[in-house]
Amino acid sequence: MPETSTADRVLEVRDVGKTFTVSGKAGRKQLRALDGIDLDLRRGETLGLVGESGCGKSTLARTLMMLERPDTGTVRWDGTDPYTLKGKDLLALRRKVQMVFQDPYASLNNRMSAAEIIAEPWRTHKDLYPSKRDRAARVRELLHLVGLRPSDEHRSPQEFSGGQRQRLGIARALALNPEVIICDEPVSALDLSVQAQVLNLLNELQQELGISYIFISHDLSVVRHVADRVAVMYLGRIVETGSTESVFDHSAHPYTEALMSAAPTLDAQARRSRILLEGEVPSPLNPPSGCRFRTRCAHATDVCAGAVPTAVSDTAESGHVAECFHPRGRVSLGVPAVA
Ligand SMILES: Nc1ncnc2c1ncn2[C@@H]1O[C@H](COP(=O)(O)OP(=O)(O)OP(=O)(O)O)[C@@H](O)[C@H]1O
Repeated sequence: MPETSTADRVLEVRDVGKTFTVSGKAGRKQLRALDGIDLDLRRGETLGLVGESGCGKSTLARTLMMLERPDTGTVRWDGTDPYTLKGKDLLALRRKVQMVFQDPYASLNNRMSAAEIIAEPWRTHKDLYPSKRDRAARVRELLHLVGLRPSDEHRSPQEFSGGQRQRLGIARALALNPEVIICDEPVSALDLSVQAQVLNLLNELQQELGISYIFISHDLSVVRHVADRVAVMYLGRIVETGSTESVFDHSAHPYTEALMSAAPTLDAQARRSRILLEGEVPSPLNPPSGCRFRTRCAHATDVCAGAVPTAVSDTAESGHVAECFHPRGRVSLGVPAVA
């Protein structure tokens, strides 16, 4: 990974694991939803998080939001582990990270007005805008910032279009002046033309406010468009990270390679070279030993069953890292990544 100082990183995740106990016919079992997650988020960047359904994206988002406590490893916001804080200090840290959800129809309460929805977080964070006048003024500012009209404050979400609802969801996320917004599939419920408008808004807000985004999406074309860097998840682990260009154009992990090759394209040559992944994603209740991808990997050898691959990087400068014993492309010429 390229050298960045701690001050450049708003978030540092090290070796984070999360296990759920699930009950079934065969009794209680341990489901390892996250395993050894390492992740950095730099100030002002957009990090795309991609992976198939069930790979742990939402659990990671909930862990970063401090809604789930990791059972191993640490999450540090601006260098601080939230679990060392209490009271006001913890509340102040919680403000740093907010979330925009996938479904703007389900995530906003129709019984509340737009103004009430935006102001709701201030009921917990009372010190932020203590006077009623300040709160009213800030609601109107936020509506303006996300491209809604001040007069929209009295309307309820059901009176808005899908795109307007998502704008309202973004205004609510901005109410606590966060440093980071986790966007969980923020445009996948919207029409294509509206998607572009919402993505443009997120980009403008980033330019204006310096916010960092973690952008979770299964839509690789959207991720390629918005993300500065990409992290690829498979069965609870991050198997590849790097700049968007490097990960898309020089995929190193066979899983990433297959994922990228399966993305819809008009290019006939690219269509012909699609890599079809055999079999289903294994259950996280019973993941394969060693490399979790090995059961579906065309390049797997005995070594892949024996140990979790160590991360390799193409060069220290580019920060393109993959966890694989047989990396492809430029990373195959690389060196062990420094943790
Ligand atoms: N509270 C929970 N209790 C038990 N298992 C859980 C819990 N939350 C998530 N899981 C399991 O953890 C694994 C990862 O789930 P998660 O929802 O994080 O994946 P995801 O990548 O976000 O999927 P999707 O894109 O479908 O939302 C899944 O096997 C899921 O069933």
